[in-house]
Amino acid sequence: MPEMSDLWADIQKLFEVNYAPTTYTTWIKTAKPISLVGNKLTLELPSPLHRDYWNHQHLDQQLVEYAYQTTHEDIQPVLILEGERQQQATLKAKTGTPDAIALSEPTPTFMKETALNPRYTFDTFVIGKGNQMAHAAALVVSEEPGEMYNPLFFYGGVGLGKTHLMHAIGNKMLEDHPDTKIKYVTSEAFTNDFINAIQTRTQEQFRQEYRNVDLLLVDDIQFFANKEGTQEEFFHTFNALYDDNKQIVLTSDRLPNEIPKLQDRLVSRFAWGLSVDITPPDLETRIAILRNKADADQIDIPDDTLSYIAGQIDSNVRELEGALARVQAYHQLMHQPITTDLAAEALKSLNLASASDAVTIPVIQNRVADYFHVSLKDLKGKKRKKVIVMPRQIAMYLSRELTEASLPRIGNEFGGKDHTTVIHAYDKIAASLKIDPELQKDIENLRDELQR
Ligand SMILES: Nc1ncnc2c1ncn2[C@@H]1O[C@H](COP(=O)(O)OP(=O)(O)OP(=O)(O)O)[C@@H](O)[C@H]1O
Repeated sequence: MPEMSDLWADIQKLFEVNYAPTTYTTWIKTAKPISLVGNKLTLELPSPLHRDYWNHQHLDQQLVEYAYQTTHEDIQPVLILEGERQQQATLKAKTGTPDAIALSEPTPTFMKETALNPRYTFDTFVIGKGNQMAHAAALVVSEEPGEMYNPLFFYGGVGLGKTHLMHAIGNKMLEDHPDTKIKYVTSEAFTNDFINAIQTRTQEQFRQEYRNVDLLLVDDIQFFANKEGTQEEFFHTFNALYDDNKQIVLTSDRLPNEIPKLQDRLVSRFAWGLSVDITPPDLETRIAILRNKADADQIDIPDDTLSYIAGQIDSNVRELEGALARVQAYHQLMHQPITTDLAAEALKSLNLASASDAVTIPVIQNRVADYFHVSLKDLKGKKRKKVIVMPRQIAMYLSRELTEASLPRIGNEFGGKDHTTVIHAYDKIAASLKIDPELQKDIENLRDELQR
């Protein structure tokens, strides 16, 4: 196991080169490593907002990935807030079980406050072809919560504005009726709160907190996959709110019936309301989003440069915003006005493969299943027969080699497996590759097919 300070320095470096400078300075550099016990790296964050950001942007998963890149060890982050260190020590002393807290990672305290982002409003949301239905539904729900579409379910790829719209509903309701009670959580925060409630025997308080609201917003519910107990609890939360005509809004990166091991009764309840997908914005919408953002941040940037940036990033609004931040940072660093040439220079180092060219995990799964004549179901399933296990591990290996997906995400795409399974598969194939010419040939063929 490496020294904590070396490990953290290496991880930080990877964040620094891969994230926008403002993101790095605001959210990552401010984290303080506290301890490395076994494989648990405890980081102290300055505020609940920071922890929400870490959770929501999946920085914790990214950390697992970076730690693995540098150490080949499975390091797990535990995120705590400044005040919690004391509390953690007291609890450990009381229970005498040093792992009692670690179990509840990444949020060891009960009921974290999750505020709405005031920037995520309807006013700052640019409407385009890919999101107009979602926008319209969100507006209706904010005006008549609990009436028309309950629950309202947004699904679609990452960084396309699902969270933004969800917060916009909350912000609008608060603006119209300031005493509205709103709770926003990610599904992971819900899970953590629930686990903490069990550990600290405060289930009743947990229920009060979640059921005594006018609007419940739960983000990224695909992470309920495989979490039986949490799903059970959420089912009751859902029913209580629904029966009381309280509005529920959910988001996910896919449809409920595509979430691995999501109980049928939840899938059917989620279908009671309205499900709307959000698709990537077209060029005009991307330009409009950039113009809005540049104006809001008072960045002086010509139209043709905005069109250029919008032409480079065509899949994801978060990346689009990241590209603009990068151009601005470059402009400040170089002390030169923003032009298309400067933007091209700033974005040069980004890997700008467009989404349509990029190899995705489902594409890899399909190819590998075909190649080895196994069904996609078996490839993602649990059967332990060698004729299936080998292709499965190869598909995981290629997913890690050829996509940017984090280990937990890969695990999720393979029927909700743990990221340690992915690590194991990767190591296994990497080791066999050194000695097995047949495997080398298979991987080479598959790589060729996938990257053609
Ligand atoms: N139509 C839009 N107009 C203005 N800003 C947008 C729009 N769509 C997305 N954004 C911005 O893009 C960023 C990413 O959006 P958001 O976090 O809502 O994505 P998401 O779909 O929830 O992604 P994830 O699945 O990763 O949670 C946010 O800063 C958001 O404000």
